[in-house]
Amino acid sequence: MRIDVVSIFPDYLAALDLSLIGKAREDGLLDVAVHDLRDFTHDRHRTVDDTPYGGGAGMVMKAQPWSEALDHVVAQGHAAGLPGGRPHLVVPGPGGTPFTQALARQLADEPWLAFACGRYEGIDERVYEYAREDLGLEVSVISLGDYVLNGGEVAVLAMVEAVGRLIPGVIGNAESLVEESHEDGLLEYPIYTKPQQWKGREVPPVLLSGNHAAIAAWRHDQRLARTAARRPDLLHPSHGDADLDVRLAT
Ligand SMILES: Nc1nc2cc(Br)ccc2s1
Repeated sequence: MRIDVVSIFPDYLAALDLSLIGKAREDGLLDVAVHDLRDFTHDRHRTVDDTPYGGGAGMVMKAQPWSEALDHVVAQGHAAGLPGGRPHLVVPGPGGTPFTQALARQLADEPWLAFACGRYEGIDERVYEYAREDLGLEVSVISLGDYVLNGGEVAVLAMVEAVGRLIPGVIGNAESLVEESHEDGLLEYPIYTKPQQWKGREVPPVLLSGNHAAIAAWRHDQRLARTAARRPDLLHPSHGDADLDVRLAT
């Protein structure tokens, strides 16, 4: 998979050189290119924003630098051997489609993603139109949650990690992707490691029993209890029932 990221703070994305994603890049499983939006300005001050038409607080990111940055991303992608393809443009934003594990799995199946990191009050709306109508890109505004950040960079780091780890070969043991929180609609079960007793606290005996069926059953029960306690909405999509009896997980 190829991933392009456009930002006015490219150093923010340095974390993509580290750990799992960094190794996936070294292994050729991921090709990541980060672009500085200011490289596509043409004035002495490398201006990327201006005041909003119609008034209002804050500043708006100008269309021209974004259009040239997206043109460059598409051209570079083709030069890098993504023939004819076009990236799926993902714009993190508080008003977007909720980012879920299911959406991460969908994005992980795509050959090319481009992330646009907004700042200030956001990006001139005509950039989205240009991307769709002139560049023929699929454009998705995606939200990490109902809160406001100062920019899209933090959201992109989270999305790239969530998507990147699902690419075959990135996680050494694919088995560890199973029974993770949200992978199958339930939260993960409690986990323990040595020592068997720690500060007077014992590991649940069933985990020492060697009885794999009993261990699996206990773990499933724990996942159900945790999900009921912390995320009843995952069990009861119409959740809001105040007297729902919620058992506390361990
Ligand atoms: N939750 C989120 N807040 C923001 C703010 C800006 Br500015 C850009 C992207 C995002 S995603």
